[in-house]
Amino acid sequence: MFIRRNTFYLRRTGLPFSTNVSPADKARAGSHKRWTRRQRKSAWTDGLSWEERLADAVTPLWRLSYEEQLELKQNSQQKILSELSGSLSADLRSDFTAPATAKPNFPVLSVLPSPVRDGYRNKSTFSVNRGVDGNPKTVGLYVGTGRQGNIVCVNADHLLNMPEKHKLVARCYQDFIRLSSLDPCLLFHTGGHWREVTVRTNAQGHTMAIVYFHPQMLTAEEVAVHKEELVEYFTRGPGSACRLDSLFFQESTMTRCTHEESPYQLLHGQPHIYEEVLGFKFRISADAFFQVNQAAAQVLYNTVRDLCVPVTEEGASQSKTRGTLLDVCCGTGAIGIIASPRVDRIIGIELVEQAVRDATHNAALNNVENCEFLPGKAEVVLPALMTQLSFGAGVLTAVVNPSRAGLHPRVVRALRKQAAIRRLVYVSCKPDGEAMRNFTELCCAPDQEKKLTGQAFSPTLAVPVDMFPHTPHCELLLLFER
Ligand SMILES: C[S@@+](CC[C@H](N)C(=O)[O-])C[C@H]1O[C@@H](n2cnc3c(N)ncnc32)[C@H](O)[C@@H]1O
Repeated sequence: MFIRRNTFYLRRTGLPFSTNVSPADKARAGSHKRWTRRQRKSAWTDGLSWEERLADAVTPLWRLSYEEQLELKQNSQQKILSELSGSLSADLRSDFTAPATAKPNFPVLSVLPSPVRDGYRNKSTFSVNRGVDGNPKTVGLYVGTGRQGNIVCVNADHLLNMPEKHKLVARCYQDFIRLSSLDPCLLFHTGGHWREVTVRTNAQGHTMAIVYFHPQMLTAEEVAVHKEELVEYFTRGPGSACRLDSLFFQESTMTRCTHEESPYQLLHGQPHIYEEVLGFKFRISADAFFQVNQAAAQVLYNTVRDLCVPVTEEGASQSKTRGTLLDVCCGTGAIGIIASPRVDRIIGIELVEQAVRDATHNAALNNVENCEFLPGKAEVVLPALMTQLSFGAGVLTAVVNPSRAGLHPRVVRALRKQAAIRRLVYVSCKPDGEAMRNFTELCCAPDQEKKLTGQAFSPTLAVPVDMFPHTPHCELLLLFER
């Protein structure tokens, strides 16, 4: 049975944060008194504090012990994989005969735990909006939704997955925007400027902060004054307690802008921070993808490497020829670079150009010479690559790690059609979503109508990895063979 934790800790940094409230802030707070009363009432009708409601939204498993969390995740992965087995049993393949309720007909290993359970996040994004007291210059995370019009921004100091450094930067940013003469940008069309702040840290504690700002009608000279104030605050003012290694600023008029759409402006410090995983060093740019839990990423990548290129007890690659590894949706190249000593050649494919530049840089940084990274959509690049390259009798393995949207059907078709691929590892952060469609397309009997030709794959092993303690999310590694 699950035990409800009876301690809910609220930690404060103890820093002398400013209590200055401008007359404009007071007026705003006054005009929101009724709103605040309503929000407060609704918060307490379910008997939960705002902090508990936020924890329930962001880390819904926080009341459970870690063992209970792992049990829950194991059961949910088991259920997803049973559904996969069930849907494959409807197919003509004779070795998939399990009914929908049966256990998966391939081994599912126990969830590999995260070596770090609390404060594991290396990247957090904090919003700016009305807090519990109605102050619109509150930095935290949301309870409620925009659609229901009941958003409340709650400080995230109590969240178990949040490291102290991220909380500190968020509180300093709140202090800074409360001192600023500019308004926060709550809704794009109603004006205001200060938006979210993203904090990235590495295992050594190096810290990058990225402040998002809506310029509205301000001139470049006017924006420059506020950028200077921001730098002053974080380098010589109270914010210097954060010891930022990098401070970026992005003027953005949309929810999300790429570097190409609106450049990340380096206001202070280094352009990158670096993270080390399994002895390899990775450069992290302001907008690059990197696994959010560095310690668990080591477990994940180690397992992915072993599934892609198993080694014998003597440490030699099992394959007669070491072959080629296709790293589809390779991000900044982590999987390919880490697997590179075990194969002859790595070919990575990635949509985001900056990530491809990072991947190329990371290969050179680690003196890895057998990797190449191709920019573009996998659905365009991979089919062309499959027709251009000749793999002869060489071993060809694929690892795919798409975002939640899963793989485009053209990618699945190209993988199936390439007879040289005998082994395929699918890394999914949401296996019950679009990835499930990919799994069935990889394993179903050939279907000319859907252009699913080539021999079907079979799932042969599943390994869940917990990258996100206190949340229901779990990374799933699924090995397919044929
Ligand atoms: C979950 S991340 C994995 C990155 C990498 N494997 C890692 O472990 O760091 C998914 C990556 O897929 C990329 N991506 C998304 N859609 C894509 C597409 N259609 N073609 C190629 N890459 C894509 C994203 O830019 C992102 O870098």
